[in-house]
Amino acid sequence: MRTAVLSAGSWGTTYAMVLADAGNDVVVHARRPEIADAINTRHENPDYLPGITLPTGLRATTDPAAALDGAEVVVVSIPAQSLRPNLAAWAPHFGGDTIVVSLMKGVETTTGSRMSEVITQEVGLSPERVAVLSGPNLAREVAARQPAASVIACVDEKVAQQLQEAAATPYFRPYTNTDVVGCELGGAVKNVIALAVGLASGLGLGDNATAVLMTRGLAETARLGQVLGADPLTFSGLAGVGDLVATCSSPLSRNRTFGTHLGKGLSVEEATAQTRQTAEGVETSTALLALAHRHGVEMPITEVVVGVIEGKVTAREAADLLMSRAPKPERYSS
Ligand SMILES: NC(=O)C1=CN([C@@H]2O[C@H](COP(=O)(O)OP(=O)(O)OC[C@H]3O[C@@H](n4cnc5c(N)ncnc54)[C@H](O)[C@@H]3O)[C@@H](O)[C@H]2O)C=CC1
Ligand SMILES: O=C(CO)COP(=O)(O)O
Repeated sequence: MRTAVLSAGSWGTTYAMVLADAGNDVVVHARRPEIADAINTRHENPDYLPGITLPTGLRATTDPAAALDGAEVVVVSIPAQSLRPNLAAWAPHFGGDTIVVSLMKGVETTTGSRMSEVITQEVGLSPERVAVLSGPNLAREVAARQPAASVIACVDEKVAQQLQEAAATPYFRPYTNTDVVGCELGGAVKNVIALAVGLASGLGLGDNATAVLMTRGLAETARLGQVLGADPLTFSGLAGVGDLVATCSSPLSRNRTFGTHLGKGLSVEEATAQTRQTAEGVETSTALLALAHRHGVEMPITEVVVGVIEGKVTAREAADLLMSRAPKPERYSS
């Protein structure tokens, strides 16, 4: 399939590589000419994936219209908060029958919209033409062509199957799902939980604390998901617990690393400078907390993460706040 990938960051370039390896005709949009040039001539993206050899057939351009020209599938992978303004500029170049796939794991802070919602609104597509890819997919490992699996979700199962076929390679195994809400929320909330795990590790806390944060993090993901219409079973799949485990356990995770910096006492600005790449959970935590408040859902881990990011509590105080909450049965809904 003729596919456009917007843009050439870590995950966009990696997924473009997967699609090219799977036999698609792929054009990547890079903002910087030197990145487009490196992809076209040296078959690498030295800024985001140093040392990875990209397929020779993978092409790049700095012109979004050229990338989108004739594209049957458009894959979008930019920071969540920049999606709406970018789509406003790109949408006129989308074809009428285009399928759009979101790789993004964030929620818009100004509206609480999921990425697929922003896409349907800005591109004027029906939800049947919008899919999301989510799962335990640390870009660096996928780029090294290490085995990984993921979930492609679309309310139209046939579209999900089409995209599944187009992305399958010996090292990348996509599953399908029709629960777009659950898959997107799983990806967005696990970034916030990974920040919390990072905070704990920065404080020097151990594996018990990590396990508590991951497990109770999944509980608060499921509580929010339930009120937003997700299938609770999605959270026990790759886009739920799968991604939570990968992100919270891996030093490759930008969100976990960002949290570790904060836990060690760095400011948000200092942690941002050190991380360089996108740590979606930082801004998405605020959006998720607002959604939780709007729907009367308790998300205590998300709440303390927002507190630390906003400088209202220290990492140590956040840990104390979580440990001093009122006793509860393990299973409860708010
Ligand atoms: N890196 C990973 O392992 C994975 C990342 N994701 C998700 O993919 C999305 C993109 O993340 P990455 O590619 O990792 O980030 P990145 O930081 O590596 O790349 C971001 C890309 O977006 C571009 N960009 C930055 N600001 C922009 C703006 N204002 N307008 C247009 N383009 C802009 C950058 O030039 C770069 O090409 C995020 O939502 C992330 O959660 C999902 C799965 C895996
Ligand atoms: O989403 C990811 C793995 O599935 C990547 O996580 P980070 O954005 O924290 O690196």
